[in-house]
Order: sequence, then C-alpha cells, then structure tokens
Amino acid sequence: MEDAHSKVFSDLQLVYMLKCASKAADENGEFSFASNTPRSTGRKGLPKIQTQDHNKKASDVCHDDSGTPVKATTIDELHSLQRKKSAPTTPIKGTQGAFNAISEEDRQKQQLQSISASLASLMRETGPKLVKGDPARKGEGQQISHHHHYTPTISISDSALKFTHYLYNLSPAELYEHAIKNEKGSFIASSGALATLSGAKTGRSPRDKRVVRDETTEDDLWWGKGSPNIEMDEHTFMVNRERAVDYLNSLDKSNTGKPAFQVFVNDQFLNWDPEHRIKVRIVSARAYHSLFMHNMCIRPTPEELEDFGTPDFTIYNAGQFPCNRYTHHMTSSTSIDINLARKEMVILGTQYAGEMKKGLFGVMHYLMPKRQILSLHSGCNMGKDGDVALFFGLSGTVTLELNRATWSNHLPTDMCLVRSPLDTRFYYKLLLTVLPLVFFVTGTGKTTLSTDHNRYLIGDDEHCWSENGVSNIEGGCYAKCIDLSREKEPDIWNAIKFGTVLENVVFDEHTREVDYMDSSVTENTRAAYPIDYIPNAKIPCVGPHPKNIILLACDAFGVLPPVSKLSLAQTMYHFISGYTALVAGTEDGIKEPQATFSACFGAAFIMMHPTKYAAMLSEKMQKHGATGWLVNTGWSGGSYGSGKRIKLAYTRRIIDAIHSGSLLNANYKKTEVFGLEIPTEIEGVPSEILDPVNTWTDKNAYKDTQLKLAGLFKKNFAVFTDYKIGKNSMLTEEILAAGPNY
Ligand SMILES: Nc1ncnc2c1ncn2[C@@H]1O[C@H](COP(=O)(O)OP(=O)(O)OP(=O)(O)O)[C@@H](O)[C@H]1O
Ligand SMILES: O=C([O-])CC(=O)C(=O)O
Ligand SMILES: [Ca+2]
Ligand SMILES: [Mn+2]
Repeated sequence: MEDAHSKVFSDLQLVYMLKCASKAADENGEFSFASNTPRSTGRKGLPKIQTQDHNKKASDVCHDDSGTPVKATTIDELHSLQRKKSAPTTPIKGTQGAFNAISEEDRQKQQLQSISASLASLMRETGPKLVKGDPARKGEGQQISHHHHYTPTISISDSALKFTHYLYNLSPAELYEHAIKNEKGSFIASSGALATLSGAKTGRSPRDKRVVRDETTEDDLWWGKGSPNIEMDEHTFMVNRERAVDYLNSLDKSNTGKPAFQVFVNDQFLNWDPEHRIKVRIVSARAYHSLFMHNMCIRPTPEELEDFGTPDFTIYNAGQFPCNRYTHHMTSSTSIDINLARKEMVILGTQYAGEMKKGLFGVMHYLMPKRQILSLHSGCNMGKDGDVALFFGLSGTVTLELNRATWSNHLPTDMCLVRSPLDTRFYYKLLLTVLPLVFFVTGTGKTTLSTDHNRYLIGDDEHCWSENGVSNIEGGCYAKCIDLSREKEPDIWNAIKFGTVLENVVFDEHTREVDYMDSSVTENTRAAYPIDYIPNAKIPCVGPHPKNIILLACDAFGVLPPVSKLSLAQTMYHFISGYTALVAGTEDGIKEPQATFSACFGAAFIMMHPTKYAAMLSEKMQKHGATGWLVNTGWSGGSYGSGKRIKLAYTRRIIDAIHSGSLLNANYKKTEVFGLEIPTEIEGVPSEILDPVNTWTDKNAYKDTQLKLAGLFKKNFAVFTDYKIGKNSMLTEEILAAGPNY
C-alpha cells in the first residue's frame, strides 16, 4: 500500500474538515474537491483539498492545522479509498491454452452460474438472484437471475424478488469483521484468535448422522447393527435440503433497514495428494463456519480458484435452523444428512463446526477406498530422516456419543449439560436415562503427540495411505484446548493467534485473556488453525510410507502398559477394537471408567464395514514393513480416582524411542492376559512404570481390573468373529487369537 494511504485521519478530524469545506462552498458558491479518480497517489502523500479561489483565506472559516487534507468529498468516499483491489499474482491462465481460453468476464459468469445452481431451490420456479460481494459495499460484483427456471404460469415466491449476496472465499480478516458484526458471542481474544460459541451443541451428534440409502449405497455401505450410517430416503433428504437452502437464502444481515441477504461460500480442496484431490464447496450462514473451513480445508491459490469449476461435493450448513421433527426419520431437531449420489451434505440443528470436517471425512471414507486408498482417523508426522509415524486414537467426543448409543437404543438423542455434584465442572448427561450418568471427555493424543517440535507435522487427524505414501486430507488442525499450557504444548499454544477459531472457551471480559482451565461451556473446547501455523509443518502435507503405526488408548482403568510392541495380528486386533475409556459416574458420586470401542478408532466416520479398512491396513503394513505399537496415554498406578494420568512428558519420551528406532531393539517381556510385549527400559522414563503391575499398591485390584477390561475386549470383539479380514483366512484366525487370553 502506498504511504499516502497509511496516513490515518480520525472521523472527527474529517467531519471537521468537511464542515469547513462545505462552509467555504456556501460562501464561494463555486467550490469543489479535486477529482478522486487517481486512487493511487504514489509517494506524494494525500493531496490537499483545493478550492477554486486561492485568494480566499481559508483560515477565515476554519482553522485546519491537521496537516495534509484528504482527497475525498464524503466519508463514504474516504472509506472507499481505504481499500484497494489486490492485483492478480500471476497473469490469468486462460490465454495459455486453447481449451481454457476464457475471458475473466466469462470466468466470473461461470462461477456465478455454478453458485447459482448450488443455491437454487429445486422445487420452486425461481430461486434468488445472486450478487457477488458484500451488500454493504456498493458497486461490487455481478448479478445473475434464475430466468432459466422461471415459469410465468406458476405463481412465484417472494424469494424471487430479492438478491442474495454470496461472500466468496473471504479472507480471515473479512470473516472476523462479519463474525463480530453479526454473530453474538464472537470476540477477539488477546492472542488475536476469534473466540466464538457453537451454540447448544459443543460436540458432534453421531446419532443424528444420516446417509441416503439407494441402489448404490445399499450394496456399498455398512448398514444395520453397529453401523454409524443411519439410513434415510432420498425424498427426506430433499425435504431437508430444501429447508436448508431456503434458510440460507433468507438471511437478512442488514442493519441499515435496506434488506441484505447473504451467505458465505468457500471453494476449497481436500487431500494433499494431487492425484486424488477433491473439490469441496461449503455454503454457510455464519462467518465462524466459513473461517473454520477456511482453516481446516486446503486453501486454493488464486490460480487454482480460476480453474475450480464444479465442486465434487457441496455442504449446505444451515445449522442455526432446526430440522422439522414431523419429517420422516427425524428423531431430534438435529440432522446431518449425506447423499453420496447427489454429492451433497445438509446440516440442520447443530452449529458445531466439527460436523462439517467430520462429515467430509465420512465422504472420504467412501471415495478413497473405492480407489484402493486407505482413509485413516490418525495424526501423522515425519522425522528429519523421512521416517513417518501414524497416530491412531479415538476422540473423547466420539466415545461419549457411542456410549450413549451402546447403553440404550431407545433414548432420545438430545443431551444436556449438568453440573457435577463432585466438583465445579459441567458434564454431559443423558436425558431420561435409567441410570443418570455423567461423563468426563478426553482425547487420546493424536493432535498432541503428532505436534512434536522435533518432527515435521503432516497432519493431526485425517489421512490417506495410497501407493504414493501418506497424505493429509485437511489443511488445518483442530486441537483440544482444555487445560492447554504453553509449557506442555508450546506449538499448539503459539498457533492460537490471529486467524485461529477458538470454540467455546471462557475469557476475561476485559483483557480477553483465555482461561483454558475453565470448562464452564464445555470440556470440548477447541482451536482450529491452518496447519502452517505450526512452525515445522510439512508443506505439501505428504510423506513416504509409514514406518511406525502407533495405536493410542486413554485407558482410565490403568491396566494397559504405557507402551507395548505389537505383532501384525495384535495391531489388527487393536485397530478393529478401537479401545479407549472415559469416566462416567452416577449422580451419587461413584465414578467409574467406561470402556468404549470404536472400530478403526473412528467408527463414527467409516462408511463400509470395519474389516474392509482393517484388511487394507494389514496389507499395507506388511508390504511396507511397518511396526505396530500400543501406547496408553491414560492412567497409571490405579484406575481413574486412585491412579493418575501418565505424564505427557513420559509419553513423549516413549514416542521419541519409537521414532528413533531404539525401542525396536529393547529387551521385552510378555504381560499376562493381554499378551503384550513390554520393554524393560526407556531413556527418560522411570522403568517401574513400564509394567503397570508395579504401580498399583493393591495387586489383587490390578488383576481384577485387568480381567474385567479383558472381558470387555472379548465381548466387543465377538461381533467380528463371523467376518473374514482380507483374503487370507490365516490372518483372520491369527487376529482372533491376538486378543486377551485368560
Ligand atoms: N500422557 C498424555 N498423552 C497424550 N495426551 C495427554 C496426556 N496427558 C494429558 N493429555 C491431554 O489429553 C488430550 C489429548 O487430546 P488430543 O487433542 O491429542 O486428542 P485427539 O486424539 O487428537 O482427539 P480428536 O480426534 O478428538 O481431535 C490433550 O488435551 C492433552 O493435553
Ligand atoms: O470432530 C470432532 O468433533 C473432533 C474430532 O476430531 C473427533 O471427534 O474425532
Ligand atoms: Ca485432534
Ligand atoms: Mn478426530
């Protein structure tokens, strides 16, 4: 920007100057400001306000000692000087090849048409007219109407009489302004992050995730008991889609009295592997949602955006608006609906942004295996020598919801927050449960442990493993921030800055300093930031075939060893089991760990049967010689209540030893019951904690607890005994035998 424009006048100064000027005009009759055409005035500074009559003493009328006057006749004009259009970074590509020789105007038109098609009502004769850009800014953008849909014989709706402004791929700064202006609960935290609220839902709602069952998905997907895909029909999908589109087209964000309908549109990518990149469009009502996806998906360059064309998948996020419970299949006010044939997803009744991220992850769990690519709920990082590790682990949010599903299939899906009688924290509570249970939610460590200052971060949550190696699906990270500290997680702490979305955190009213210990809104406080906010992110986020497969479990029973080396069959057994624990307690204060099992460490996102993904994993691990590990990031020295969570610093030393290869050659001994190989020594970790029996004072309690957990593993795995895992039935037998034995 030129120096001229960096000169700032206060509005008061300006009003004063304008007053003087207009007064002068009144007196002279013939007064004008200089033309405002040359916007860029170079290094000369702002031009002076000029009068026609140079003899007239301006000081007679006003005492302007504010320095260089402004080159604008009105405040509106001055404000328009403040913003300039950025020049394209490269010449438009259209002229390079005969096939995409298309003018900028045509390209704009195509984009408008594509978005117009996205936002069109499929049942009404006309949709809204579209205008690109912010209604608050005049003279921007282009219009398009839905004349091709118009049938004059049928009466039209009011929506056809107005314009919908679409705010296309806005920058974080612009989205901040929209959020702060229009969305209650949006504030700038002292770190520069955008603190916001996700409303009544502060976690995902897997019991409200529905998938259209049609001829194709009937055969391709996993349905029925245990499956995360709750079925819906095409017609109901269209009812919800129409509801969402109508809502999105009716958002009047005006505060001037003149209507100003607007939606946000993001066109972005998924998957850093250029061969298997997917184009996604997100249409949303909230700047928060648009910024979240800006951070979480891969951001296209201006050049890539020119060639964007038609998206491969579109999300309609009308989360502030509920679904209609009179609609078939609807069991609550929330519905997240996926239609693979239409390549669309509709969100109603939840503003939790993670639904978009994980909804798309579900879609990838369908699209990628069709191309022989394995999609994984895992973190991923790479050492200086190119050794890649994957970190699998269930998330606390998933655990919570799956438990509810396990306990009773008859419960309504709504949950509420209650304050625990034990301490000041709030907990989720089931409505109308037979046993009133409260939960403590925690993650297993994918984000925390893949974000490692000594290694390159490829991604923290969603990956693909193809013949080319690994690739991150996303362009950002979504870190838990409950109890976050600068000392323990410096890279995540430092990533919370301007541009980052901070969900549901509590901050000081005045200083806007966030209190990460405060779980008043939820335990599941989160930060979403672009991956390049982590200093050693590997861009592009791809890497060679993994060397180590680390399965993380937060064992609140405290009986799993801090680390064990797994055989291939054991890796498969634990991958299919997908164990972690959370803490649930009855209202009279007894707290007990609850085991949860989520196949492939992410049953909520898989689309096909778990054995399909497991078979692919075992094939890839064998082919590329990867070693499996089981790491307990949970309790030691007793179950939740008597023991303590393993120190993050120790877990990090364990992970270091896996990465360096030193653990591969350590001395091992086998545990009873689970039959796990545990090392006797690791640098930086007290040896006595490596075998959990040493840390329990009550050895009988340890044995009982171990047997109890083993029983839960067995019970869970029973449903898989009828399935073959891959083509090799030997492996299936081995996997079945790799579980606990007692
Ligand atoms: N020993 C430990 N190892 C790993 N994490 C620990 C440990 N002790 C405490 N923690 C905390 O546990 C949480 C782990 O959460 P993390 O965000 O890594 O989960 P995740 O596996 O990425 O889940 P999600 O899929 O929901 O994002 C963090 O808040 C971290 O600070
Ligand atoms: O999607 C979310 O809410 C957060 C997450 O990573 C998970 O639950 O696995
Ligand atoms: Ca995570
Ligand atoms: Mn996750």
